[in-house]
Amino acid sequence: MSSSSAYSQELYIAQLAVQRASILTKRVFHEKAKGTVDKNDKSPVTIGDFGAQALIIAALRHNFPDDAIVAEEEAAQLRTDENLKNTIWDLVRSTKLDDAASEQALGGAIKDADEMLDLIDQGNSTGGNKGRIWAIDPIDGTKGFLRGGQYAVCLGLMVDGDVKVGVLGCPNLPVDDKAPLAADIGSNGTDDEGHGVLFSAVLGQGATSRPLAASSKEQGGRAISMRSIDSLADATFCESVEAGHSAHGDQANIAQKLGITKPSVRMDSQAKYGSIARGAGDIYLRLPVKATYQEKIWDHAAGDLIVREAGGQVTDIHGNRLDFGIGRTLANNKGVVAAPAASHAKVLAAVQEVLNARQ
Ligand SMILES: Nc1ncnc2c1ncn2[C@@H]1O[C@H](COP(=O)(O)O)[C@@H](OP(=O)(O)O)[C@H]1O
Ligand SMILES: [Mg+2]
Ligand SMILES: [Mg+2]
Ligand SMILES: [Mg+2]
Repeated sequence: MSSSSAYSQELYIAQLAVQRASILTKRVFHEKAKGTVDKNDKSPVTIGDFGAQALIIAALRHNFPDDAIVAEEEAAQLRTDENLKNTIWDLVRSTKLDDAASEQALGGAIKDADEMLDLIDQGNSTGGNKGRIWAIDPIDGTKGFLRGGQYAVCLGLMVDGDVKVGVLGCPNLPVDDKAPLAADIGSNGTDDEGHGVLFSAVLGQGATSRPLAASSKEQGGRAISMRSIDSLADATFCESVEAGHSAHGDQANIAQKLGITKPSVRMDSQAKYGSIARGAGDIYLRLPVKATYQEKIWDHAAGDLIVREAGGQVTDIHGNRLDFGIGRTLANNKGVVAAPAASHAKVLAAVQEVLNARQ
């Protein structure tokens, strides 16, 4: 990609920032007891989540000081837990990109532990449809991360409510775009040889993948695209591992209506978006379990763009595009239906049949 393409600098920094944060998450998995602490919502939050968020925000602040940031985590808990703060600080200050120039491009090291806490808290923007806003999920699929399954480091840039740049680091997905999705991908992934992929997209410029471990100087990547499926019966569909995050029963009924016979592939995180974008799967269904749950923008911003740039369509269960411009949540949407553009209407029709029958 030429350096004069729109958003080339944002893409470059976002890729480096996600690569660096992924190094930290892998270190946490391999080196540290994966202690979890309860957040108000009871989801597991690890030192990896906080550390990765600090590193990504530091990179954004250095390069784009005026941009707003919406990030999942906040530092409040670290301010009252000296041990936890120090554990994270040890990791953060010692996690660097191998290439000195790339590390420099991200602004280098954070000054001290207090600056780290302040950086984490700079992800507190309320979002909206004005100006430049980054969305960060430092570890998406925390539960997958903890069990050695799929997780993703997610970063998206929205401008006036539209996602323009999306980057997903997936340390436990196969590098090979053509590797078929194994049914047990949600639980046995390890970030060993042959694993770790970085998905990227810029609006209007297509989607790419490249090894997450590629030298951080390397630009570009392989173009990826969704599979064109002649018959939906041959499709592979993905869904969350967590039964509380999407309605497995409804999704099985939808698959059956479409004539799909292969069992669903269950995996955590936006690795689902990346996987269908490169044709390793075809459809991602996320039907609401709880009617009141509002999806978070950081759980979808990068994946939505990567799938659409790879030839897919992404809507909610009512057929509306995801609206990233109204705040920290997708309050205008319910659920997610992602499929190859040419098949999306059929999939959506099956979704609506099943939902109507449920009432
Ligand atoms: N009731 C619910 N319905 C849908 N998504 C939920 C949910 N409760 C939590 N989540 C979100 O689901 C994300 C994981 O998605 P998936 O199930 O596809 O792996 C979590 O991200 P984190 O792991 O970053 O907290 C969390 O934000
Ligand atoms: Mg969470
Ligand atoms: Mg998430
Ligand atoms: Mg998260």
